[in-house]
Amino acid sequence: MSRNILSIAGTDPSGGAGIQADLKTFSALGGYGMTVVTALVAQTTTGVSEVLEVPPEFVTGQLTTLLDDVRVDAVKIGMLGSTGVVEAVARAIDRYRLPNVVVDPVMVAKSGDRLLAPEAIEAVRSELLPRADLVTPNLPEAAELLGEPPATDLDGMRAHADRLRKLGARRVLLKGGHLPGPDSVDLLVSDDGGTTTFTAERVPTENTHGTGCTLSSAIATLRPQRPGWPEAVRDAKSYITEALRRADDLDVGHGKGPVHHFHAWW
Ligand SMILES: Nc1ncnc2c1ncn2[C@@H]1O[C@H](COP(=O)(O)OP(=O)(O)O)[C@@H](O)[C@H]1O
Ligand SMILES: Cc1ncc(COP(=O)(O)O)c(N)n1
Repeated sequence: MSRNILSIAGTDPSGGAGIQADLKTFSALGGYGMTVVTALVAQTTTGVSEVLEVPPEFVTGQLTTLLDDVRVDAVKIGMLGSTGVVEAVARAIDRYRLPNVVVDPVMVAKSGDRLLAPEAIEAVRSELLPRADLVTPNLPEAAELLGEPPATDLDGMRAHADRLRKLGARRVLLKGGHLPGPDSVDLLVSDDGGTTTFTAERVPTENTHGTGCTLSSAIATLRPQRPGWPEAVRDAKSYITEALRRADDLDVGHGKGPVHHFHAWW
């Protein structure tokens, strides 16, 4: 039986981030990929030039058309753009009782361009976090959601992850990719409050476009294929690390290039 994985996110014509990265990840890890588009983004490795938001009613239209027909085994939620789209997605999670909901609270692209309206942060906090089985912020996103400065070490990361759980997320994976150091360390706080760290060597590459999209999509794809969330996160972390190691084999654009998706060995 297929593992049907849904991405609800924005686009990236250069194929490195957003819906395009999500689909590549789903396929690489044995999922059957499906998409609901929230925004058309004119972007590439050097930045974002334009965004065309999909009206919330049409996001709902895509979701109901799809979900009235197809069983979904896990969902990855990425760029949502506006409050109205956040609310439309929250309603669909409830109406269809969507399982294994992974929320990547995308706010800015690697180029610094905003992908979520500042006034929509409150809706992500109040409407989406309580519906997330796992939320995967990077350090600046966690800080924005909490209204605090970004964590600067592992103790600070633990405090932020705990506070995000108090806002309603069942589990939090706080990504430490933005901290300096020889390793790239992510911290998972599980639904029982237990913590697990996932450590990988820091890959010396500038080609990090789409790392967050890839990691959250890999977790969503692997969760139905693994006994629990920690196992899914562990193998997703291996996948993103290897995709980063292979990134310099690609020759895509003049800015921060994409990671290199590959058919995984599992
Ligand atoms: N240079 C790197 N080497 C190894 N892992 C990295 C590197 N940069 C990011 N990662 C990992 O990629 C994933 C995405 O992290 P991050 O870059 O923090 O998120 P985002 O793309 O949302 O900003 C995390 O697992 C992080 O630890
Ligand atoms: C449509 C879209 N969604 C998300 C990101 C962030 O990508 P990342 O943080 O993984 O580099 C992006 N650049 N574009």
